[in-house]
Amino acid sequence: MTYMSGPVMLRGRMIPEESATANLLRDNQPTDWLHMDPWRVLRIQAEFVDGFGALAELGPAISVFGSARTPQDDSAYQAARAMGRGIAKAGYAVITGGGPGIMEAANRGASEMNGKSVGLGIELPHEQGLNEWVNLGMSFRYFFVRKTMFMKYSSGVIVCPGGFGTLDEMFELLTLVQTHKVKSIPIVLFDTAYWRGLFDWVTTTVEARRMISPLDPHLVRFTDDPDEAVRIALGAERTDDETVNE
Ligand SMILES: C/C(=C\CNc1ncnc2c1ncn2[C@@H]1O[C@H](COP(=O)(O)O)[C@@H](O)[C@H]1O)CO
Repeated sequence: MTYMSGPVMLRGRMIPEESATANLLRDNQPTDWLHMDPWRVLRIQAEFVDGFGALAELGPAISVFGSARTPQDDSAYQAARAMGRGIAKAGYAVITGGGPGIMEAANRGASEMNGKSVGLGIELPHEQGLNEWVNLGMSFRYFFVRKTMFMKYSSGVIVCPGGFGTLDEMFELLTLVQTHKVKSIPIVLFDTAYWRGLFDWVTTTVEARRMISPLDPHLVRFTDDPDEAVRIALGAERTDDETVNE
């Protein structure tokens, strides 16, 4: 008898007792592979495939980063909502982390203008799910896959006040641009008083100690005006005012 296993031919004692199909369908097998890296790689791959599939036809988009903790009566919430409206009015999708606070505000503004309101959520313990203003959402298991989606599909980014999550997203973007891994896109820091101290430190202490190459002065723009933030993020405005090296 001849047994073909793909291109491999087997005869006699080399013929396996169980076929590949029988092996596949056999139950009560060990399940430790579920927690091993090769299986994780497939899950990661599937998350990339789902993300690219969901967003490939989104069209132009601006990401808004910012705190998950900003309450609705905070002026920053109202500003992010206005920015969401402005971005949608310009025909761009708004992409956020899909959570509460600034994310909700930006999604809310976009949704109120009947625009595309994208939420790229992250699976977290005690997570509340995507906010109610998202009309295209996906939840990610892996932060790095999710961050790839923000970077791949945004033609501009507005960073509102926030904590470690926001700082992580902003510095990831700055690192990619500064190392020329992605082309420079408008990066707007909304709320001058909140961000100025950090960037003063970057452009004095960090640069003076030669921990980074001098920051491209065009890399980030500061503003306190939501409309201006939108205009800059859309690439509609580019002046040398308010740059980090001032
Ligand atoms: C903390 C709470 C909910 C967290 N839910 C989140 N859902 C989606 N995205 C999130 C969430 N928390 C953080 N992010 C991402 O980081 C940025 C905000 O982080 P920060 O530390 O609050 O600045 C934001 O841009 C998201 O992409 C319940 O209140």
